[in-house]
Amino acid sequence: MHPFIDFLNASDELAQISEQLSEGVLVANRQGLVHFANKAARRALGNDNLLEQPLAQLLPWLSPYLEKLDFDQPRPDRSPLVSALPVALDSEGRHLRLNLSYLLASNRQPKALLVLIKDVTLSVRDRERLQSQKTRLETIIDGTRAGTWEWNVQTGENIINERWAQMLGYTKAELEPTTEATFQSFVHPDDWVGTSAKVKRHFDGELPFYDHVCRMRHRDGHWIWVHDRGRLTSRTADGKPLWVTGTHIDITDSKEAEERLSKLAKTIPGLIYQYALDRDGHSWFPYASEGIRDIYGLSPQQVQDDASLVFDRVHPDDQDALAQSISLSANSLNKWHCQYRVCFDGKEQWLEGNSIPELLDDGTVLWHGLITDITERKHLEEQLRTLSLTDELTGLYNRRHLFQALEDAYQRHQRYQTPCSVLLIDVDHFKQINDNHGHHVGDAVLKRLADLFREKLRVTDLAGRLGGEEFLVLLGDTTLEGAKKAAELLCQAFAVLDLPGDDGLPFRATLSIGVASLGQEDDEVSTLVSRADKAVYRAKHQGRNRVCLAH
Ligand SMILES: Nc1nc2c(ncn2[C@@H]2O[C@H](COP(=O)(O)OP(=O)(O)OP(=O)(O)O)[C@@H](O)[C@H]2O)c(=O)[nH]1
Repeated sequence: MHPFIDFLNASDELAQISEQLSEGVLVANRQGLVHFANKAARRALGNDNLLEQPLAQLLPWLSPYLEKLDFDQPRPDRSPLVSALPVALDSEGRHLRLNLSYLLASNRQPKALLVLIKDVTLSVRDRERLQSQKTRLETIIDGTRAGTWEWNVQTGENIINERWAQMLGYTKAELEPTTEATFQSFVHPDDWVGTSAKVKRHFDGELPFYDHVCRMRHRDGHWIWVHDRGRLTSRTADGKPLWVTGTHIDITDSKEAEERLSKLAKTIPGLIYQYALDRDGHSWFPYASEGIRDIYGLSPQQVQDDASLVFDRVHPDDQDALAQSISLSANSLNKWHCQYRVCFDGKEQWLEGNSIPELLDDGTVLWHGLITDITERKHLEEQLRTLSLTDELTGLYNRRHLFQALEDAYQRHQRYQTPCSVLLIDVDHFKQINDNHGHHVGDAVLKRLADLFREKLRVTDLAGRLGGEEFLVLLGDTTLEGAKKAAELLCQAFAVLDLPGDDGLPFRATLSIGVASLGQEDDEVSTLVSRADKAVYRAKHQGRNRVCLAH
């Protein structure tokens, strides 16, 4: 007869059932010798021959309990002697949970020992894995310096980590028990409204999570900037929000840096920007400082997704050059530099741009740069240029520019034999005019003569003042004959002008003009001028108010 059946006085079926159990079953007699072992027990202990083996040897962890056994005391129940023993590690690295109890006879007298063996390796490993995941997550959270919180929307309970408290200058213990009210008490009242609104939109399903920046009061009294992010993780059975988990990250440093940068961008005259151009030719300004309002008359938002409005404002004559300079910089990745005009609100402005391109992974080119208004500088440059070319009193070209123009004409003549003539014009008795009417009237006469040139000469003719009361007119593409006619026209027209005298009475003056044409005898410009000068001298000599041709 099977020893187990002998012991239990039970049926053969019971033994068969026990063979099917996944839990190991061992039965031992008062001496601790095994009398029954089911299949699961034999497998758990890795031994097919357990019968008559001492329990203490098979399961040494039970020894302390086996030593204290007392079979003579009746027991009130079948409760185990040892339940859920500390998990034991066998040679294969498996974990077994042992449960030792008496088997009682009907008079409640212990008559044998029952050991239940459960292989808990899998659950132990699961626990270890969870623990290591938890440690890893904690390390990550610690690394991000994130304060974490779990909020029970229904009860208001709020579970925080140590960093959350530290961020505000406290320890976790100092703030516990924490609730939703604890959080609210730290948030700046002006920011609380925004935070609540975002949370509500998330709960209503409008936002996949909520994300907000708010100020929170530090223990020292100052405000820190916090990036608050959270997500609903569970709802009650009737669909109400239950648990929300999230993080609080102190972004005070980056917020302050951002504010410093934005202040800087506001104070720097001009537009600080990032301009992006993708492979398809679409362009936009990911960042534009407030200066864009002065530079292009647009807001940063208007160009955030599309830069076309900017290009619409570029002066039509400068659009091609601007587009070319951008594409050159995009292709070469060299610094972009350009001066161009923009027109808006009825005004025209000169701009100068400088920026450095950067090629992004997706092929987009991103420039970082500055555009400034150089209208004033351009006007000054223009004025300077004009000043360096003109005579201050009459506004005509000055001697330097005249000789430069003569030199150019001389070169053209040498090359293409283009005819070219000059008139050398001298006001007669000018000293007398000064003496009789005063220097200021003399000046007025010179200005009036300059006006006469503007009225009577062709636009292609170039009139200038050589100095004093001496003028030179360069007549491009004009023969000696043509030049003579022009000289006579001027001579006659000036002679009939009523010039305002100092005493209020008009007076008249005349001109002596020498005319010379570039010819083979002129091996340089000065020869031509010198010939014209001689002709003037002859005109003076012949009685003034006349035109003489050079030999
Ligand atoms: N008002 C005025 N006078 C000037 C200016 N530059 C030179 N003059 C004067 O022009 C006069 C030129 O006199 P002259 O060279 O003797 O010649 P002129 O009196 O015109 O006599 P002719 O040339 O022989 O007809 C001098 O008195 C100069 O001082 C000027 O910018 N303004």
